[in-house]
Amino acid sequence: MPGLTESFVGSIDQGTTSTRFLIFNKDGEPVASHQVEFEQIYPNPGWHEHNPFELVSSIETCIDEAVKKFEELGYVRDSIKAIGITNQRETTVLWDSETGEPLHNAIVWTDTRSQSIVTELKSRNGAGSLQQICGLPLSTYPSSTKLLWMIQHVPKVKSAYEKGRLAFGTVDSWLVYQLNGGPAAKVFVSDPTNASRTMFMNLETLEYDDRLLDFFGVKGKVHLPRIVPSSDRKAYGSFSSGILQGVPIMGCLGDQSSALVGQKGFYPGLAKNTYGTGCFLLYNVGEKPVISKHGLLATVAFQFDGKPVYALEGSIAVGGSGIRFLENNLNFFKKSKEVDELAATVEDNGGCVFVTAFSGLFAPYWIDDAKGTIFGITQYTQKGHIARATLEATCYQTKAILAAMEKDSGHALSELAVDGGMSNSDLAMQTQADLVSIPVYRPKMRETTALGAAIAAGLACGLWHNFTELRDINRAGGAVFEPSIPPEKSFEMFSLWERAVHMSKGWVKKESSKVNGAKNSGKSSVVVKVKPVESVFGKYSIFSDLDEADEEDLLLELRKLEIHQRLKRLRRATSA
Ligand SMILES: Nc1ncnc2c1ncn2[C@@H]1O[C@H](COP(=O)(O)OP(=O)(O)O)[C@@H](O)[C@H]1O
Ligand SMILES: O=P(O)(O)OC[C@H](O)CO
Repeated sequence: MPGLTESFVGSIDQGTTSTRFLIFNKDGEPVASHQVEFEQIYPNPGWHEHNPFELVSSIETCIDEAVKKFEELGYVRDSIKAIGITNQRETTVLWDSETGEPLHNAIVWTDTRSQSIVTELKSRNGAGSLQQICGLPLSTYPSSTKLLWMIQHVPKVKSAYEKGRLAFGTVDSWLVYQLNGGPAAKVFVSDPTNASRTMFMNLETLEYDDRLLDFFGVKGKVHLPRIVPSSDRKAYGSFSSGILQGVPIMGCLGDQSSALVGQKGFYPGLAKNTYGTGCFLLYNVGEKPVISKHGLLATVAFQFDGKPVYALEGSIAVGGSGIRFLENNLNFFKKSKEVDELAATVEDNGGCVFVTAFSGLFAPYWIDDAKGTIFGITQYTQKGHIARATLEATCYQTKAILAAMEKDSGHALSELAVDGGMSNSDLAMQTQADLVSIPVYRPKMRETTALGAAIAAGLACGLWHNFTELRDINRAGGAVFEPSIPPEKSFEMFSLWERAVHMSKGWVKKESSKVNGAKNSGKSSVVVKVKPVESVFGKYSIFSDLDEADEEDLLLELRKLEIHQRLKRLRRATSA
């Protein structure tokens, strides 16, 4: 019979594809858990949404089921002292500040619909200095451009914005607001690790910065959550209903920061790489943010006792979602874990390189006009080669990120700690070790993201008191993958990858549209000045202010017209 005096903390892990709830004991072991997947909504190519209420109901289901299992083991509900929340970052939820009604589906971090807004913003004065303040470059990835897209395109959002009733939140804010009872309690907060993904927060002060809000045109016009520490006894309120009614929420961390905490990356020089839907390498840089010169992001790792700790981050948009693509879209296998078996049917990638740029390429490349491309396909290519190339894609990007991190920090990692769904693939982890030429360490208990939020809550409620006490948690029984190919071979493979990245550029035609324009109408705003001129081709309009892709289109049209004119002249000459 379990001891009745034992205390526990619960952890909600609201990820991109699934939600989990785990109950941890003081040794950091999960004693009960439950996980559910929820609907992924893809309304158009490049768009990705979640239903905000389904995110909340998935949590309620997980809590009910996990607590049931916990009680069946003989534990009592009251021994769960506090809850931590960790969540997919950047995903943006908008709701009515008075009623709590969501005004649109959540736009997920992978969504690229704000591309034309990004293009326009990049040409504005001040665009170049944003990263220095908030740590992120302008792209479709952070929340800011998703917010602008909804203000421009969703009438309900526009109306709430005009009436001063538009509440903006990342997933943590939405969940905390809802779990506290919504408009009745109005607990409207976010932690710095989540707020640092919006482009609205100043990395040094951990407050919203007027220069950033002004740049995006939202200063004073949108309700933003109050930024509070990641570990706090009061700020996050408590459950207003359900079987955990009254239990306080005391921890909150964006999932990648949470995984760093769960891997106990508390000190400068420690890092982790999480292979979930995407893949994210975070490197602890200590108490001062480091603004990358090599394509990485600066972000907050955690803020527990006043002083924040920062990280350099390498974000890869497609990690496990590449495996899901083989599973769901190409029907290569029924379950992700079968990818190793398929990949093992062949000896190597058979010359295939898969640039999995489904949402463009993130760090360290930041190529937004690439799309997923498989190079090197021949009659020889089998499914196994594509499976290997998919696993390798994330590993190559990790290698590129490590190189960038080394340049930014001046230090090389001696070992890479990993976690996340795709880290279950032995083949992927061996490939990773081979490509980065350092050992890859995979802990036995891989729910490190959930463990991080549990630690944030546990430090606040007194289950743990300091980092030293956490040292031995989840240390025994991990696996180490040692590099098994010579560095020259890894260099050769990587060179081919870099060539493929280069060749994948420019597939997407550039769009341009005014940020304040009514519709995302593709090229409508490209034609700015029209100068009719006489040319060898006849009387045509030349459009200035065109980008490269438009110029190519125009030249093609002009060539066609030239051929047409020549043909006409030829016909006239032969009939004369
Ligand atoms: N054994 C496996 N081999 C390869 N990929 C896997 C394996 N198990 C899970 N995955 C992939 O990991 C991802 C889920 O990981 P998870 O950490 O739960 O992500 P998230 O938190 O983003 O929802 C999925 O994309 C899935 O395809
Ligand atoms: O769902 P994951 O684990 O891929 O994490 C999503 C990230 O937080 C996006 O930045």
